[in-house]
Amino acid sequence: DLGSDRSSLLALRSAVGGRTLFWNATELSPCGWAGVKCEDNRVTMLRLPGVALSGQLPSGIFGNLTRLRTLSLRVNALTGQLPSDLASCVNLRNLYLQGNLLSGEIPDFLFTLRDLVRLNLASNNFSGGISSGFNNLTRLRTLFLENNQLTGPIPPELDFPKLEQFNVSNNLLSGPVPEKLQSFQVDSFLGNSLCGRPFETCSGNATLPSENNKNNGGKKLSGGAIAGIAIGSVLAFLLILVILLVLCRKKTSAVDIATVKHPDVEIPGEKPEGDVENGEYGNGYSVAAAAAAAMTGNGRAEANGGGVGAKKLVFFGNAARVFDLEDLLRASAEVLGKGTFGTAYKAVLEMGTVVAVKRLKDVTISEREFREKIEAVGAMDHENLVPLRAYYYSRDEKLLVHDYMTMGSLSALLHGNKGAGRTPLNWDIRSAIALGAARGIKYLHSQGPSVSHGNIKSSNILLTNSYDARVSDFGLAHLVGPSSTPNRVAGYRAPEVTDPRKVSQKADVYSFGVLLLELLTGKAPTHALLNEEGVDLPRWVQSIVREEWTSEVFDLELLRYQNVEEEMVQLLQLAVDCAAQYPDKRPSMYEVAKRIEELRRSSLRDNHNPEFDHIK
Ligand SMILES: Nc1ncnc2c1ncn2[C@@H]1O[C@H](COP(=O)(O)OP(=O)(O)OP(=O)(O)O)[C@@H](O)[C@H]1O
Repeated sequence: DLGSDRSSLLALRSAVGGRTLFWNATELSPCGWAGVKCEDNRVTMLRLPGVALSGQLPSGIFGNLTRLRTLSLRVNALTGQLPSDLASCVNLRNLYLQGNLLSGEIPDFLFTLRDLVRLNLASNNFSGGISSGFNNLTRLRTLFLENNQLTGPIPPELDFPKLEQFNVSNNLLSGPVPEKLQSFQVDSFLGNSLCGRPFETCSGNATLPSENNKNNGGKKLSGGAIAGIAIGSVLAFLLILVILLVLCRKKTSAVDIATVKHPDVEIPGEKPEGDVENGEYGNGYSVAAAAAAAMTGNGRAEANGGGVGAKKLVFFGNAARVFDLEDLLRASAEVLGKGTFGTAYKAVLEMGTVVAVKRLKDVTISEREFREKIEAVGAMDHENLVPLRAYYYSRDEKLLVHDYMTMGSLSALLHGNKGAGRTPLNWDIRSAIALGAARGIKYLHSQGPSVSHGNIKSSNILLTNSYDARVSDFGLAHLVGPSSTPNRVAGYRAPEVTDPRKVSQKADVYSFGVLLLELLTGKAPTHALLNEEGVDLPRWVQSIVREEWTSEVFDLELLRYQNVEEEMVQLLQLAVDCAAQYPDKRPSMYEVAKRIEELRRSSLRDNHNPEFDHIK
């Protein structure tokens, strides 16, 4: 019962310690203790990641915690073998023990826990072989055994019908990769002496496991071979990249010339849809060709149905009318990416102007409604919004023309190119981006209680040359049909939003909270590690903050900067407030922008920036 659950937890604490403030064990019921969750008055979840537990897990503890479904003791300093009474936790689904100093063989009793879905024993000192007993765990979706001392062959009969993620890299394994595991990428197996797909084929004796078991010399040789292969593949990859780049350049310039010389480039009439995404109009082709294909189709259609005026770009503002449809059609274009609402292109006009053109798909509303809504979008004017310059509407083609943002999106900046030579985003830039984005959204919300963005995420925060944030894609959620229900928005979407077109300002605030968490943790809301534990970014952060282990959540790049942790914690708190489960608990964007302004002001003041002396 709950009483024995409680005493087990207390016994665990006295056996392996942990940060002393960690559980407020004064409460009678353990269900409110940090890291503990109950259902039906029994402990079902125990999550104690990274809290400096150390020593050996004693037996006599888990025998009582029979309702446990999730046990996470990852990233601690636990030693020795796993206690055998863990076998009593027959309801266990998720077992995370990675990042400890556990040793001995992987115990057989684990294979009696048949409900296990996620098992992570990586980065410990487990030794011995991989047992074919793993086959009993038919529900496993993830199995991580990397960075241990496991030896011998992987049993050829291993087969997990539901396995999605698997890793045994950096062990002392040898022999062939079992057939049923060959579909996993090479990274899952690296740092062993394995052969067969995805590696080279096995030579005769490599299939003899007994010989390989003690074959240390062979291991070293293979290590060298693997290094060789790795270096070789990197070089080959670079070579291919260079060739591709050269080819791409040639291709783009060729298209350039073709379209410039023949502005009325003939487009085969059989392709009235001019679908860039599926046809041969691929990356590097001109947006003109793609759009023109659609428009020649249109032209005909409209000649039948009338409406000559429709073939015009409609501009917003007065000074903006610096190019026309012809110019746009002649521009060379490159695909920037495919989004929920269509494909975005960078188009370089003849006179050097660069614009971003978005071809909308799945526009199901009427022309009148479209024009009305897009006019409202075009009327938005704020320094933290990407301005909509013009649009084009015909039956088959809907184009939006925006200013091109040279530095790309925040998403690319945070998660792209993590390699050397990349300038890390410091706190000042990140908090300035947070503030800029907040002001942009605040402006949108100030246009009326029903005005919301509907699709806030890091790929929609674009940056100017000087890293000023501009919010893009506003208002589009109301233009498209239900078929473009964005899957990858999932990580940002507020829990109460079921129809992506029916969004609210409070839902925007939730998405913005997730965006702040992304800025602070450096983790994309769709991060694999998070998915592995089946939580979303807000819940992951909340669980760690609750456990008073806050600095574990921050992006390592940010921790390098001293003196700003206080502000980081304040922004984290704001992010958690924004991502509150219940819409009413979330602050307004007005309040959000104000709080970011304040915390930025205090950090600038603390760092004695003379520019801000007047604020004191
Ligand atoms: N005005 C712009 N300037 C520079 N790059 C842009 C511009 N608009 C879009 N992009 C880039 O093009 C890519 C595709 O953008 P798009 O808005 O079509 O899709 P998305 O933001 O990934 O998803 P969604 O359609 O759901 O917003 C983005 O990653 C973004 O970096």
